[in-house]
Order: sequence, then structure tokens, then C-alpha cells
Amino acid sequence: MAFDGAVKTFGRVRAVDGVDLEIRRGETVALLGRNGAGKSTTLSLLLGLNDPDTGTVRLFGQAPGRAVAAGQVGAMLQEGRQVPRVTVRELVAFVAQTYPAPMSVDRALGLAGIAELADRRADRLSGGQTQRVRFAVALAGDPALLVLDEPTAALDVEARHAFWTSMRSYARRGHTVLFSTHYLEEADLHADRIVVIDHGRIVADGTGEELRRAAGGSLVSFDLAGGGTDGLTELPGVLSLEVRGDRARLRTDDSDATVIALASLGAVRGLEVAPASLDDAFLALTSPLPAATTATTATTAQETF
Ligand SMILES: Nc1ncnc2c1ncn2[C@@H]1O[C@H](COP(=O)(O)OP(=O)(O)OP(=O)(O)O)[C@@H](O)[C@H]1O
Repeated sequence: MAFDGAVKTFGRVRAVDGVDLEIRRGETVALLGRNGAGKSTTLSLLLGLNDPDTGTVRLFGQAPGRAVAAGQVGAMLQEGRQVPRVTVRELVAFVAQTYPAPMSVDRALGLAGIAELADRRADRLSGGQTQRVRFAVALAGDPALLVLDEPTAALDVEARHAFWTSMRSYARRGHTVLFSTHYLEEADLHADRIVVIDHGRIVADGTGEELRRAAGGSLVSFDLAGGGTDGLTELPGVLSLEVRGDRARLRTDDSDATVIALASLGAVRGLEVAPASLDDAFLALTSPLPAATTATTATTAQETF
């Protein structure tokens, strides 16, 4: 499937702002971004629920609506209207029979881990149970492409684990999976490829390892101990500076040179050097959050001076 210069605006908001993206058959791709980054809108373009203002979106070589109508796609979106009075089994069976080659209802229920809910009314379930029913509905048609919008949002730890196990076994059978998430670890653990979206634009595309590398080597942090931050960004290797309370964090692509320069300034109190994590990569790639909510990263100190 391919996005070519796709733009989607809502009034003055450019929710999708010129996206070029190609996903090959059999890939499992995570669309990673903060709240409001444009993930759901991107997925809605892919599913033909919205048309791009400009640019094109093709799914299996055709307009998205046609691929969906042909039963090539199963989707689990953030919200769906509850269908009153039907049981879970009836709901999944109903969806399955709209596809040309569905899987058995029992298999869909089993994969979604809700066999025991089969005879319960679909509109009288908890949030997490409802989410798993949506997963069964997405799987029911045995689609070539599974599109999952924040699939684990309401799931507890156990259900989350079961969900990923099912998803991966589905992906291993050659299916293509595209899921959106704001959980970095989920993207890193469960996707072959991570596409980072920010303000409607793709700002990175690669494996977790590639993103870590692209974000730049290491983090050097130390106590300012009342000293200022003047000149820190000019030190050798330094890519960026972040100050939290009395602690400065320098992102650097040459930690040795940065540490030597800091030592010559006498700025060594509580000095730590740690490799950039995927969190750091993500934070470096996307726009900063307001100071009060800046995400913190637990870095493990490799060297402490
Ligand atoms: N129907 C709509 N009408 C107006 N604005 C919209 C609409 N849908 C999305 N937006 C706006 O477009 C931007 C992208 O929204 P989108 O839902 O695609 O983000 P997201 O990455 O999925 O966010 P989240 O993680 O919070 O679900 C946001 O600023 C959002 O407010």
C-alpha cells in the first residue's frame, strides 16, 4: 500500500501533512506518535474513511474503498458503535460472512482470546472485553491486511500480552499488519519497522535500532550545582541541551569529547554517560511536550564519575 504526498486538513489543522509511505506485503509496521500526531487520520485515509485533500492513497493497487469492499482489509478502530442485543458470536459471524474467505468464528474468537465471551451480549461488556471483540471482528474475514488503531489502549497487562501473541502469529502467516501506538516498547517489540509521525509528517522510518542510532549516540548528564548553562551547547559533540531542575542533560554524538570538555570546565558533579534509548530517539524526533509534562527517561548510568 502506498501514500503519495497525502494531505488531509480539518479546518486549519493539517492532520496529515504530505505523507509518503510504502508498506510491503508481510510487514508489521508500527505508526508511532504522540496524541494528535495524525495516526488515526492516516489510518482513516488508508481505509478510505476519508479522502486526502491532495495526494493519493492506494491499497493493494486500487482505491482504498475498493480494497476494503473486496474484503482485503480488517480494521480495529478506536471506537465503534455498539450493536445492541446481538451476542459476540453473532456479531463476529455477521462480519465474517461479508468477507469472501473468512476464518471460522471459533478461530477468530480463539485468536482474540474471547472464546468464553461467545454467548455474551456484545453491548454489555467491559472496555477491555469490547476491545478484544473488536479484534475478533477485525480478524474474522482473514484479511490480507490488518489495521489496528491503538489496539491495546484499554487492555490490562495479561490481555495485552495475549493480544500481541495473537497478532504476531497472524503476522507470521504472511499477513500485513499496521498498528498505531504511543507506546514505544510496543512498537520496538512487535513491529519490524517503526514509522514515527509528528504534526502529520513522517519524521523517521526504520527499525528500533535504526531510530536509536539516528537519534544520536549518548546522553551526558551532570549537576549544574548552581552553575549556568552558557556555552554548553557549543561543547564538542553536543546536539542538544535539556535542563531539569539542577540537572543538565546533553545529547551528544561524541561523549568522550563532551566529557573531556565538561571536565575542563569543572562540571563533573554527578556526571553520567548513558546510551540514547528509544525514548530519547522518540523525544528527539518529535516536538517537545510542555515543560511540566516532559517525559522522563530512565537512563542507566554506564559510567559514573
Ligand atoms: N474529524 C476531525 N475534525 C477536526 N479535527 C480533527 C478531526 N480528526 C482529527 N482532527 C485533528 O487532527 C489532528 C490529528 O488527529 P489524529 O486523531 O489523527 O491524531 P492521533 O495521532 O491519532 O492522536 P491520538 O493518539 O490522540 O489518537 C489533531 O489535531 C486532531 O485534533
